[in-house]
Amino acid sequence: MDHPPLPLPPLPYALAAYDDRAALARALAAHVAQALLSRTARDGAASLAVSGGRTPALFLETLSAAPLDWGRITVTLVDERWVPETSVRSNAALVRAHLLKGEARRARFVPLFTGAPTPEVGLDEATARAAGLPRPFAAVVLGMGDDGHTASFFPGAAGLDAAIDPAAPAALAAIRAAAAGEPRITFTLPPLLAADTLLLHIEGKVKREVLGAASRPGPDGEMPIRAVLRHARRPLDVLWCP
Ligand SMILES: O=C(O)[C@H](O)[C@@H](O)[C@H](O)[C@H](O)COP(=O)(O)O
Repeated sequence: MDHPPLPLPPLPYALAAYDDRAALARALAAHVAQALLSRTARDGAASLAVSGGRTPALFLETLSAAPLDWGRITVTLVDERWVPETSVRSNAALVRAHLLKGEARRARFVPLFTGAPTPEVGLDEATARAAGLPRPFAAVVLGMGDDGHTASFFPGAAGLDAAIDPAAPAALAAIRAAAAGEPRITFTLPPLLAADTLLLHIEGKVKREVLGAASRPGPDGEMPIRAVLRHARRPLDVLWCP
């Protein structure tokens, strides 16, 4: 007799819950600082890729005060809206405003927006910039949208399948999606997964529920954070506060 297929297990993650945003920011900054310290001690240099959006500002402010050898650290972005730094939508502007100050001003910053008219036109130059980064990343900090996107891996995006391919040959991809607002450029899945320390930073009840839904079996393209959960080398470390 044919037995019904066994239900697939949920995709694993390791959630650490914090009382509030400040406690989460301190813990996240400590994780990232330790990863940068370890890689710098080993290689003499280290790189960090952070996400943009509304969530990271307090974390970036907290990290900027970390007593690190910032002159040996390169900072870049997980992804970028294809806008100049004069735009309020610029992730590079967010990093300059909240991270690259005080001691952290000494870090090298590699933005992804090149000034080309589109991310497709700017992709080669952005890829050349990425090739000059210390790799693998010492730390990658991802965010997540309420639709289950992370980086610029938006559901239904043109270029999504190639960007979340665990064997993607390219380090960067151009992405266009209705939900993304501007055209985007994003690191693809492999360089993000290769990081020494890969962390997901989410806040609020809704995103915790979205993560729960994403951990249930389903296509990566429907909730692209699943591609990270599914292919991460170990259960994804999630830092969350209400
Ligand atoms: O450029 C971006 O928008 C980010 O890299 C993106 O992946 C972000 O992490 C999520 O959209 C969550 O954004 P919020 O923190 O604003 O909810």
